[in-house]
This record gives sequence, C-alpha cells and structure tokens, in this order.
Amino acid sequence: MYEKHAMLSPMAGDEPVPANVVPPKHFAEQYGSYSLKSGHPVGPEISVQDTPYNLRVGLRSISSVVPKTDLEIRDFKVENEPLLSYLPGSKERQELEAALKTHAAQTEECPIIIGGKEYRTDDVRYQVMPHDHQKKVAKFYHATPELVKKAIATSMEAKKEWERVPIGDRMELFLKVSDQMANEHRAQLNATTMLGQAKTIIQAEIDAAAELVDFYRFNCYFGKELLKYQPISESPDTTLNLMRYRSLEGFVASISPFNFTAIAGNLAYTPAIMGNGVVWKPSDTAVLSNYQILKIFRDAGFPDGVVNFVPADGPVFGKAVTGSRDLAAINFTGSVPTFQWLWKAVGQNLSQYTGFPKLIGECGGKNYHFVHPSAEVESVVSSSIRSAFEYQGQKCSACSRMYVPESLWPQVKEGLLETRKSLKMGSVTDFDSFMSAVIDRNSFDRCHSYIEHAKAGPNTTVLGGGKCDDSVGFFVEPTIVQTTSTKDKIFAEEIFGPILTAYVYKDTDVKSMLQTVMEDTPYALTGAVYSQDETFAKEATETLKGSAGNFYMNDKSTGSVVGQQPFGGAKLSGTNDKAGGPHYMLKWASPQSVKQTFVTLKDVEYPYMKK
Ligand SMILES: NC(=O)c1ccc[n+]([C@@H]2O[C@H](COP(=O)([O-])OP(=O)(O)OC[C@H]3O[C@@H](n4cnc5c(N)ncnc54)[C@H](O)[C@@H]3O)[C@@H](O)[C@H]2O)c1
Ligand SMILES: N[C@@H](CCC=O)C(=O)O
Repeated sequence: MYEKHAMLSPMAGDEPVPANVVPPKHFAEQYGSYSLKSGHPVGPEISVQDTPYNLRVGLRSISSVVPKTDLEIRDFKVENEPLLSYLPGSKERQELEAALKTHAAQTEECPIIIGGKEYRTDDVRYQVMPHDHQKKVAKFYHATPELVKKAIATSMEAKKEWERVPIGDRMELFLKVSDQMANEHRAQLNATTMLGQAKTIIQAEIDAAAELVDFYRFNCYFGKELLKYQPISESPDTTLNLMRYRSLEGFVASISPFNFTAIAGNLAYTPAIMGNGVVWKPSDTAVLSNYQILKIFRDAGFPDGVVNFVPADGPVFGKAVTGSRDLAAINFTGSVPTFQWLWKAVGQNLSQYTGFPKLIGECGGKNYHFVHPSAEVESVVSSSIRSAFEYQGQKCSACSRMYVPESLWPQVKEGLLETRKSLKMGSVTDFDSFMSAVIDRNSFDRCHSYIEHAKAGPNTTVLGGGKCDDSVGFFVEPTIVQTTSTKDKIFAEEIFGPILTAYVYKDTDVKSMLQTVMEDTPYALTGAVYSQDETFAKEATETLKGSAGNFYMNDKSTGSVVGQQPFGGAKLSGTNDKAGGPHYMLKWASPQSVKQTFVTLKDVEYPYMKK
C-alpha cells in the first residue's frame, strides 16, 4: 500500500542489525490488530522479512521500537480544487439545479448521531431558508447534557481503536472522502449550503466545495510533511532518535459557526486525521449542510463514534464539554463573546482536568481597506464592494471600515454608490443574485439597529441603502455609511452584516492615519492597503504588521485560499492557529520523542573519574 519514504525505508534484508538490538515483537502481538468498516483499506501485511520496525537510517538498517507506520506515509502532492463555472447548460449547473430542487422540496430529518446511532429529544428545532423563512430545510434536535456526556464517552472509546489505525491509512480515507466531495457529492454540499445558509452559487462553490476539499487534502499533505522531520541521530550505531505524533489525551470539542460549511467540516474532522475523537456541535443555522458532511464520511466507511454530531443549545453544550475531566482541546470558530465564555469556563474548571486543554479559537474582525492617494480607484471600488457585501458581509474577513483620502473620495464615493445600486439582492435560486438574506432574525435585528444608529447619530450619514425587510426573508440592503469619527461604534464593532462605513481623511495625514488603523478596534483579523506608491506600500506593511493576521496589498480583505493564505488573526480575533497552513496539524497532535540506545550504560562513573 505504501510507497516508501525517502529517508526511512524498510531493511533490504542483507544488512546487519547491531548485535545488541532486541528483536522486535510482531506488530499484532505488541499492538493488537485493528479493523474498520467494510470498504476501508487495512494496513500492510506484516511478515518476518518486512517487519514494521526495520528502518534505514542513512546507510544502516536499524530495528526500531517505533513501528514504521507511525513514521512514514506514501508521498503525494495536492493542488487547490478548481472552481467550476456553472455556465447555463453545463453538467455542474444541471446537477446543482436538481439538488436544489430536491432539498427545497423537503425538510430533511437530521438526528443527533452518537456512535453511529440516531438520537432524538423533545427539544425539536428547525433550520429555515434565510431568504424565505417560512420554508424549513432541516428538522433537528437539541441534545440534553446527558447526551453530550454520552457523546464524550463514545468519542473516547472509539478513539482507542481509531488511533491505532496507521496514520497513512487514516489519510487515505480522508483523501477518498475529499475526492467524493469534489465529485459525486459536490452538488449536494453546494445546494444545502445555498438553501440553508443563503449563499449564492459562487459563495457556496468557494466554501462547501473547494475550501472543504482543500482543507482535508492539504491537512493530510501537511500532516505527511510533518512526519518527514526526524530528529538528529548523531551516531545511529549507538542511539536512534525518532519523533512520532500521537493523538491528544482526551477528546476534542469542536464548535462551529454558521457561515462556512468548510470551516465546520474542518473543525469537526481534521483533528481525527491525527487519531483524535471528536464531539461536534454544529451551528443551528448550518445543520443541513453540516449533516451532509457527516453522512458522506459515514458512507465512505469512517468509523462510528470518532466524530459525533451533537446539535445543542450553546451554553448547555459548553457546560458539558468544559465540565468533563477528559477535555483535551476546544476547536472553536465563532464570535469573541462565545470564545471568552468557553475560556472562562475552562479556567474555572482547571483543577479537575487530566491535563491542560488546548484552546483554539478563531473569532471576529473589523477588517479595513486603507486607500492611499496613489490607489487605483476602480480596483478600490470593485474589491471593497465584493469584500463588504458578498455573502451579505457575513465573512469574518469582510471589509467593514474604509479609510479614504479626501482627494479620491468623490470618485470612490460615486463608484461605491453606483455599483451598490446595481447589486441584485434576492433568492439564492435566482442565479443572477449578487447577494441574499442575512442568516437569521438576530442578525437582521442587529444590522437594523446599527443602521438606525447610523441614521440618528451625530457622526454618521447613510449614503446608500439602509432598508431592511423581513417579510419573506431576512433582507438587509447593502448599506454605505460615512462617519466623521473613527471612534464611532459603527467603525469599531463587528456587525457581521452588509454595512460598510467610510472615514475620509486629509491627504496630508496619511502616515498618522496608519497608526489610527491599529487603534480603532480591538481586532486584528484581515486588512488591505491600496497603493501604487511602493515606498508607502512598504511603510504601511511595517506599520500595520500587528493589524491583521491576513494582510493584503492591492487586493480585497476576503477570499483566502487554503495553502495559499493560511487564515487567522491575533488580538481579539483569535489564537491565530492558521487553518489551511502547515502548522495547523500540530495542534491536534501530541508529539513523542523516542530515544533508543543500543549501547547500554554499565557504569555510573564518568571517564575522567577513573584512576
Ligand atoms: N476568524 C475566523 O476564522 C472566523 C471564521 C468564521 C466566522 N468567524 C466569526 O464567527 C462569528 C459568526 O459565527 P456565529 O454567529 O455562528 O458565532 P457564535 O459565536 O454565535 O456561534 C459559534 C458557535 O458557538 C456556539 N455557542 C454559542 N454559545 C456557546 C457556549 N456558551 N458554549 C458553547 N458553544 C456555544 C454556537 O451555537 C455556534 O455553534 C463572527 O464573529 C465571525 O467573525 C470567525
Ligand atoms: N477564509 C475566509 C473567511 C472565513 C471567515 O468567515 C476569507 O478569507 O474570506
């Protein structure tokens, strides 16, 4: 099954093993055997001639106590999943239309899934289409605290067998699922994301198809690369040093947001690549698409119980997972208040844990576009409109504050207002819609209150948009506000809706404005500078170093791509663990250094002590 790793390869058989090496036990004798659901590939045949312990280190063959399945994986490369065009008449468009029709005509039953078994409670919930809130797309159930506890125990039990599956085999399964998601399940993932989370075709395609698939493929790739590094063994005749990556001690609680199907799938399943067991709480407003992910993994032969699907009330779930002594990590993406709630709960329970839970949290932003007087107006306008209003401003990376010099403001303002008027807001099944409804009533009310503030406030003027209509769906017009104060709350707080506020500065203040950008909000997620002046661009890159985990020059603040712009922010924007980057997999592993000595110690005295 494996192509052999370049550095560590099986012993050819004709090279001597050092005399003092203890013959290794058979793999099955030492570790037991493992099995998975039918359809899943099992590990390599172990034979005396090709034991899983024989490694080649440099020119020598050495018998290691660490099985080579912990150390080597077949080599493979990955590329970003290409986006499909969905042109009229195309195969992908036909498949998508059929899937939209199916899912729009039904309310899918999405039970709680623990250890492969379905559970239903009396706390029945529905997910509706945000753009047509009378239509229910999913029926689901909130778990009780007892069910969350059951899911914790189940994940701990299932992980015992799962972590014994060689990491290469676990990755093979993820790569197989990724291929299925990119092909036969693509329309289903996109359609459920469009209907349930109000995404247009392109917004669903970059998320539920491309980014989700990219996360799994690249995380396998980065995991494989991680294993390639082995510590120095200065003299392999006497000492062999190895590093292997175990799962975390305990379970991982994955808590996902509504706005990206890919993020939910990544939070829930990526820790399992490294052998962890997971209890996953999806967002109430993303249950339908998230349930499809679970079904695809299950149908592909992913073992029951390793990832458990547990929709629940937030605090009920939060209390149950932070109250468990076995909590190994929280894998969270969502708002700052929720992450702070979780962090505090972990702090309060610290003395009862078996270890120190890792807290990984990617949170909100108040992302900026900073325009220098040398900027290209056309590009500023187009990319600000896309960044601020695509997916209704509900990307954590969306631009919501702009700094524009007085000299360019008339052109920028005109461009923004003219383009804004041309944007079609409507149902996601009208393929010419540029944007649709915000996710739910809470979000609608929140946007409405900021618009009211902008209309009434002494520092703010609504330049375009501002109407809200919830009669059919939760529609908030793309809204452009001008403020005369960077301290106004509309310029500092995350709104998470289609509201863009511009501040106009004097051209002569351009340098001091950069400092203001740093201080206007407590976030540091994404930011973009528009400048054709290279000297200024370099200066801004330095001054704004701490302003964003993802920084763009002459490009919009949204649209990071896995492997290309690993994503995450600092300050209140989160722990900056860079999903989609090479270091993410380490978060889900507990590395173990193994030193094996072939020349054993016979004496306590050092040579210089001897007479
Ligand atoms: N930085 C990033 O990578 C990133 C990516 C996407 C979204 N976000 C942020 O996510 C937010 C939008 O998502 P949202 O509205 O789903 O966020 P949210 O904080 O309301 O909810 C996130 C998840 O936490 C759950 N939750 C709520 N209270 C809880 C509690 N006490 N204990 C446990 N779980 C609890 C929710 O039910 C949901 O599943 C925005 O702030 C956005 O910026 C950040
Ligand atoms: N990674 C996405 C944002 C994810 C948050 O919602 C982007 O870069 O636009």
